[in-house]
Amino acid sequence: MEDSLPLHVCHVQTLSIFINRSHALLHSIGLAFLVYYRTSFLFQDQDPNTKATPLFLPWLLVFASELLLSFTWLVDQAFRWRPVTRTVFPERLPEDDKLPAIDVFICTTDPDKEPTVEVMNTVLSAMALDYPPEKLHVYLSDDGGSPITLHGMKEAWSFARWWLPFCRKYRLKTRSPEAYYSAVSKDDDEGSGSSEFMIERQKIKERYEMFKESIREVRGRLLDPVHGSGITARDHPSLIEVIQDKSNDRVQVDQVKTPLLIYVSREKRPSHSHHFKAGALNVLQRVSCMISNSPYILVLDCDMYCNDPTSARRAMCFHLDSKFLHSLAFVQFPQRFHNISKNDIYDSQLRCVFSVLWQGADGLQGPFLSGTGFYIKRVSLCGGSSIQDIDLGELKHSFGSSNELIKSLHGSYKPYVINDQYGLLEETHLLASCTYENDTKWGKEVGFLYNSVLEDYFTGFTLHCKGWISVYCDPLRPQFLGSGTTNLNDFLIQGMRWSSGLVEVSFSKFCPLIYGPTRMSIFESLCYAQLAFHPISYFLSLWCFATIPQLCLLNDIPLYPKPFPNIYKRFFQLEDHSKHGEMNKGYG
Ligand SMILES: O=c1ccn([C@@H]2O[C@H](COP(=O)(O)OP(=O)(O)O[C@H]3O[C@H](CO)[C@@H](O)[C@H](O)[C@H]3O)[C@@H](O)[C@H]2O)c(=O)[nH]1
Ligand SMILES: [Mn+2]
Repeated sequence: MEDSLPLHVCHVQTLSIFINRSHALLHSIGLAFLVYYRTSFLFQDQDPNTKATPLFLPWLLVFASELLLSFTWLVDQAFRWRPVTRTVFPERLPEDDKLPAIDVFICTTDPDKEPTVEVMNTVLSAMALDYPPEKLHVYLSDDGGSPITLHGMKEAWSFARWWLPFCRKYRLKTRSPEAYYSAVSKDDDEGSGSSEFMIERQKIKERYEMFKESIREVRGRLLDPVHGSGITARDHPSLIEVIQDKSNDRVQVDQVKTPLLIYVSREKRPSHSHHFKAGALNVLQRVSCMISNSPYILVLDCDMYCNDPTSARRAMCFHLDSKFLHSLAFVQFPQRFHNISKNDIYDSQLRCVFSVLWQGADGLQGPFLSGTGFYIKRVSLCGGSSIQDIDLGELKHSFGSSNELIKSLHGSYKPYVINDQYGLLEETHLLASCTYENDTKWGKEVGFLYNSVLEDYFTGFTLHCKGWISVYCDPLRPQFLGSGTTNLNDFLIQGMRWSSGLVEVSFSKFCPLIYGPTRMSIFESLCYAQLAFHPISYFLSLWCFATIPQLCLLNDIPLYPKPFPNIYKRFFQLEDHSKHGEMNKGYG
């Protein structure tokens, strides 16, 4: 592959670099003047006739806030130091039979907050990725242990037997049926004008409506206490099921190749902490080792569907590049949202992060892990390829007692697929039990890490510290589309969770400024520090700026130098004269 055409190219944004660095220089000069102005005031000889003491405290607080924000700004420059963009050439990938397998992990937890139809749309869009179906395995983790979700999976599997051939035949670009049939989707798909297409589209639409109706009907029935099973979201046994065909539609759709679809609900007990999404992803990681053990994993939130089927091949353009083979941990795609107003003035779309910061980090050691929409190499989560040399006792200490799991860590392991289901399921139940991780390194060094509620940030940080790199892929058409927060309550809860996760990291031994620089590039660790410290630095300094200057103004305490005092003087004199009708006399 060495001599062949490259699978991707990286463009360094030279113009942005020039602008960013020039701006940084000018801004630093401005900051230097500000610091000089403040320090010279604080250290000047106090005139006993002026009331210096009441000035001192507000000046000190404002100065401290300015220093804090200047520090944040300075650290932020690492993101702007070397932004890059990347182009991929999926058409240069090897033949389908040479492509590696991919496991898709989708997490859901509450069928009330995350409607089953929406979750199943994400599942269907992942099953419909443009990738050989026998190399794609879609796992749904249901932390709620809800029979509604399990039923939804079965219905989705039956509907997929109609939906996938339709998507493939007409090469649909939008493969979430809800988005496709909503007015929003106006793709120019192959053959979209023909009457055959229109008839088929209508037929599938009817099936889709039946699919939705069946989910609604079961939801209504299961909410009825008579059918209640006593299972709650926080207390339930594990349930793992490989979804198989039970429909009567076999005749027409028998030959359809469908990716394997697996429902996983881990055991949850109130006495054991479940570690939220990171815990769910670790269970999926272990269970999937037994079923498909694919070398690459795509992680998706249940509210983020695949808006473009080509993301898997795009990601493989990086993962299969021989230069990256041993160093690349994950390919991150941006999070884009379909439910946010175009006039969004609060940046709920996180444009700054996904259009500026991640491009900057990509020019260093790579973008941060962003929770959803990334293709990660499985071994990067299991301590790299060095595990081959570790003895069995130590491996069990890290990965737990399952011999089957340990076997799967070796590349040659051929996982069992459907035929021998009983043996497999017993092992997977052990792996999905809430006690399996006791006294192991899961969540501490292996898999997605638990040290912070922001599992994505912290896991990505640790991967970069271990020397792995990541790349950012941001094609014109959003590859994944999700729902962002649209009300104040959700926004505050989310913001609170993100901020507390970041603060947890900044005040731990993993503080990016201390733990990072010896383990990763200094600029990359500055980027991590910028994000980790920003809740604290903004919180403290904005409180000061929101109160002190206003109080000073009311009490006639000067905080800032008077800009161009002579011009002001002339202006006020001018106004004064004009008021008294002396304009011509004084300045004419
Ligand atoms: O105990 C839990 C809690 C959450 N989830 C799932 O995790 C995903 C993200 O949770 P959500 O409540 O939607 O959080 P957001 O703030 O919207 O998620 C952002 O922030 C998270 C980190 O806090 C990242 O993991 C996500 O990818 C990122 O989109 C959803 O699919 C949930 O179903 C679980 O599976 N189990
Ligand atoms: Mn979400």
